[in-house]
Amino acid sequence: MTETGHDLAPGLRYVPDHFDRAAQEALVAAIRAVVADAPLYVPRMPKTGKAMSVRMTNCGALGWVTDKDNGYRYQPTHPETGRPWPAIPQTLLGLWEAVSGFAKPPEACLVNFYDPEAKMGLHQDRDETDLAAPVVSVSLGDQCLFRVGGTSRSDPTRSFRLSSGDVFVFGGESRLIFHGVDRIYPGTSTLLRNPGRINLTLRRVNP
Ligand SMILES: O=C(O)CCC(=O)C(=O)O
Ligand SMILES: [Fe+2]
Repeated sequence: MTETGHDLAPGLRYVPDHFDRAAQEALVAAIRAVVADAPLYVPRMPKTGKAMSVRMTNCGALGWVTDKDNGYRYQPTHPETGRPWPAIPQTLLGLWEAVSGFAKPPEACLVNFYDPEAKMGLHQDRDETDLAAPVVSVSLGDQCLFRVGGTSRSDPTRSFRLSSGDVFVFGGESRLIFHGVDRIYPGTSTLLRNPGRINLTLRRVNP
């Protein structure tokens, strides 16, 4: 584990290789336990009901969900099982303490699973009431092409090939930057049993 990293812009920090292989394996085991309790589901875009290519679940007091009728929101229960989300694994709470610089703990951890064809369009994370806290993001499994821009959709973007164990922090002036995942590179990691990528984002929702 390393605490160093690069500041790409004010509030925007890239920490490659934050988690070593053993820590990545432990995280995957913890996420498998989360998924066993709170299964991955297919999120749908507001209004159109179009399925996203990424499958999702959450852990924490709140989880980010979306569907056709009610759109983007945080809620305390899984949209399909109706059960509360499982707890955020301790390793991730430790990560938040180490890199967020924010006193209160995260309330939500969104778990995204990308199969080799999945992607995520350029967007801002802005469904949280508390924008003072950063978003802390962890990559596991296959590499991806991650794109980050500025706070306007039309700002120029930079691309990074994120690898398993990498951490990204969006806070401060960069809290509302546009970002997305253009593609997955299947077969670039041996961490997961099947090709694909897991992304975890820790978020503070309420002040
Ligand atoms: O998969 C990623 O690296 C980014 C995920 C993301 O932006 C999100 O869930 O809001
Ligand atoms: Fe996002």
